[in-house]
Amino acid sequence: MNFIDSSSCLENCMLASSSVCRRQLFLIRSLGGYCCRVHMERGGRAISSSLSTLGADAEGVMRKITPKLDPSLYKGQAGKVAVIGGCREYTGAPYFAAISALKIGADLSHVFCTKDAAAVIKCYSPELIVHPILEESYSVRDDEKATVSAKVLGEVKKWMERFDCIVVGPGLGRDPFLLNCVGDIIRQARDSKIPTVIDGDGLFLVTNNLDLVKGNSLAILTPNVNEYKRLVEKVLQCQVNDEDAYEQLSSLARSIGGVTILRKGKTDLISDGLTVNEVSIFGSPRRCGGQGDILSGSVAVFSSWARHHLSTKNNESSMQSSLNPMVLGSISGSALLRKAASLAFENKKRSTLTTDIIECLAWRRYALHFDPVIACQKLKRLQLYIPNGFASFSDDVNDVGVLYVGMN
Ligand SMILES: NC(=O)C1=CN([C@@H]2O[C@H](COP(=O)(O)OP(=O)(O)OC[C@H]3O[C@@H](n4cnc5c(N)ncnc54)[C@H](O)[C@@H]3O)[C@@H](O)[C@H]2O)[C@@H](O)CC1
Ligand SMILES: Nc1ncnc2c1ncn2[C@@H]1O[C@H](COP(=O)(O)OP(=O)(O)OP(=O)(O)O)[C@@H](O)[C@H]1O
Ligand SMILES: [Mg+2]
Repeated sequence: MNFIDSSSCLENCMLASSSVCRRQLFLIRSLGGYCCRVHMERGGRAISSSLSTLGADAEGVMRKITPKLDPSLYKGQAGKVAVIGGCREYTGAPYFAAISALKIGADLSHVFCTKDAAAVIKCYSPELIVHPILEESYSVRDDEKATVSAKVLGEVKKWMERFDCIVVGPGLGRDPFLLNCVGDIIRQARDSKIPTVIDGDGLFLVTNNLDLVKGNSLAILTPNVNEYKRLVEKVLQCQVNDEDAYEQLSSLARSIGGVTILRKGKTDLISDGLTVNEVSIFGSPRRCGGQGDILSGSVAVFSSWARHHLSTKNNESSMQSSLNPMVLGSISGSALLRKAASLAFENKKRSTLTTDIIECLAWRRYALHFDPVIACQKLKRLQLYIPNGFASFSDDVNDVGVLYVGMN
């Protein structure tokens, strides 16, 4: 398949960065087939884009990096994540992110939030481990700030090394003292080499303090439309340009030193500055709040799994080492969220809420609970979303997809 124009590429492969791009693209393809639309560029100029936009291929990546359900594993080995977020105003967002991580398959999910938020979040779910340690300005006197700040960091530090990934920002709020403490937590995660997903108010913090993430290849930023606009204006000092969306996104990622950026929208665009991947799986027309929070928890889990997948013995090779696990995790997280949203919408239509989508994160087993006749009807309906597509069952419990969807 003519993925990249080989003659012009051979000429262009003199540049080391270009060959890294090519290897990444090739490897992403071999992980999951065509990973939606994959785009490669050199010197800021697009040199090629692939032929197809197959949602099912992002699912291929997701399947590949998902660990087997292995009876010899013990608690924690499938992932331990933490969400730093939750304040007086927002308790839903950190809950959505943390519970999604568990529902996707992580073993342990922690939340570090303010005292006011902690009791509420604990009541939503007994599964979450909730640490009421963050403080907002109103509860701290000026002369106490340095001590309180050191105490907050000390509490998080005790746990940090145990996490496979942290998510910073869902429902964090914008209190200056609290954000200052969270800045220290982001620095600590970076020193400990813990992958860090930055979302919501975490992006507000980072946009105004770019040094917190600059050059950190283990950082993933997941901006929505407003957050992306602020980031582009601050970093590139221009307006968002949808005509050159791929180029602008990869230029943004490069300008922040190779962080991975997942730009959320009608389709999700993912770039680490080397490649741009587009996930365009049919999602949901409902835009209820909280879907981005599910995504951040989902990306955290899949990035940890991708990192593990690429570091295991079977996968050790110089080729594999040039794949970016943060990109693979972002592709997978986006694919799963969008798939779950489409299934939730199929059932609940306009009344679809974020909690309904969370229930559909187990979509791969979802259809098995139905009588085969009903399951077949569901498959047929699913096929309608994908012209020339197919959908089929697998009963492999170790696989991410019991329900497969792809192209003929
Ligand atoms: N159920 C929940 O608890 C939810 C909480 N959410 C949280 O809500 C927060 C905001 O996210 P959005 O996606 O709405 O952010 P956006 O930046 O898309 O929109 C927020 C709007 O409110 C303004 N704004 C917010 N806080 C402000 C402040 N302190 N001073 C001045 N203007 C302010 C912004 O400028 C913007 O216009 C995040 O922490 C997010 O995680 C959302 O995730 C939705 C669900
Ligand atoms: N117009 C759209 N059509 C289809 N899917 C979309 C659209 N906009 C966003 N999404 C999907 O919804 C998910 C959440 O994106 P959204 O822009 O709602 O994030 P958010 O504003 O941060 O959400 P939250 O309310 O959790 O903060 C993304 O993964 C994206 O794929
Ligand atoms: Mg958000």
